[in-house]
Amino acid sequence: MSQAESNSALQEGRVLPLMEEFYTIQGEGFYSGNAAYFIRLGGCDVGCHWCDVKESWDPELHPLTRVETIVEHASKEAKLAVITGGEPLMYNLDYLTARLKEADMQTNIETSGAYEMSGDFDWVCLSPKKAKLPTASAYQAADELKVIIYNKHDFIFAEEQAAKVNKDALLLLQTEWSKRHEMMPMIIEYVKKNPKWKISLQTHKYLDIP
Ligand SMILES: C[S@@+](CC[C@H](N)C(=O)[O-])C[C@H]1O[C@@H](n2cnc3c(N)ncnc32)[C@H](O)[C@@H]1O
Ligand SMILES: Nc1nc2[nH]cc(C(=O)O)c2c(=O)[nH]1
Ligand code: SF4
Ligand SMILES: [Mg+2]
Repeated sequence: MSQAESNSALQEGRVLPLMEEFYTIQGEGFYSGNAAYFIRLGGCDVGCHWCDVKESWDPELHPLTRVETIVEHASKEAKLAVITGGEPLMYNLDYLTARLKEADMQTNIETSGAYEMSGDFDWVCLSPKKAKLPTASAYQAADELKVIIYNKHDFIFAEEQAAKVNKDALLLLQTEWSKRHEMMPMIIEYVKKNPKWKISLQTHKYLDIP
């Protein structure tokens, strides 16, 4: 492919920078415990200092991969695909989700919502970040709002984000992993006082699986 051809293929979402793909158990959120094929796209400019996948940030490091190849791998193994990153909404995801649906797969996404929604998703996990707040389309599309708690101020941020998301979204608090021993007791007390929130754990890290 020439440079021009691969630029237009990327713009149309027919190729995407693929960092990794793996079949595992969804560790987080409402779908926690479900077998899922993870498709991790490279590239993110949000810059969370505690991000647990900083290797994903530079899109140049991740090979442009044909969507047909990604979908073939996913649909051989699983019924549920989770698109994550990096920040997957940096890319046009319409083509990817259309091909996943043709292959009869459920489409879930993990996103900060920092870019406009694209793609046809059955489940949207919105995890907003202060550095680059979600777009209106992301607040509207969210099925679950999953706020990461790194310090006490994040409870205030969580309530601000809950006020912006659509009224049907599930409200989840998830401790930042390195601060879990300090923040988990506060999250437990917070949820007991504010039961509209639920706890989301990164169960895959406790299970020591990908
Ligand atoms: C690596 S991100 C990729 C998707 C997207 N960029 C986002 O942030 O939602 C996947 C999920 O992991 C969460 N996450 C990342 N680093 C974390 C950490 N150190 N502790 C807890 N959750 C973390 C994010 O908030 C997000 O919900
Ligand atoms: N098992 C497992 N569950 C996850 N849920 C969200 C993840 C992500 O990095 O987006 C993730 C992940 O990396 N592994
Ligand atoms: S938005 Fe997601 S991928 Fe990007 S830095 Fe933050 S946690 Fe990491
Ligand atoms: Mg992860």
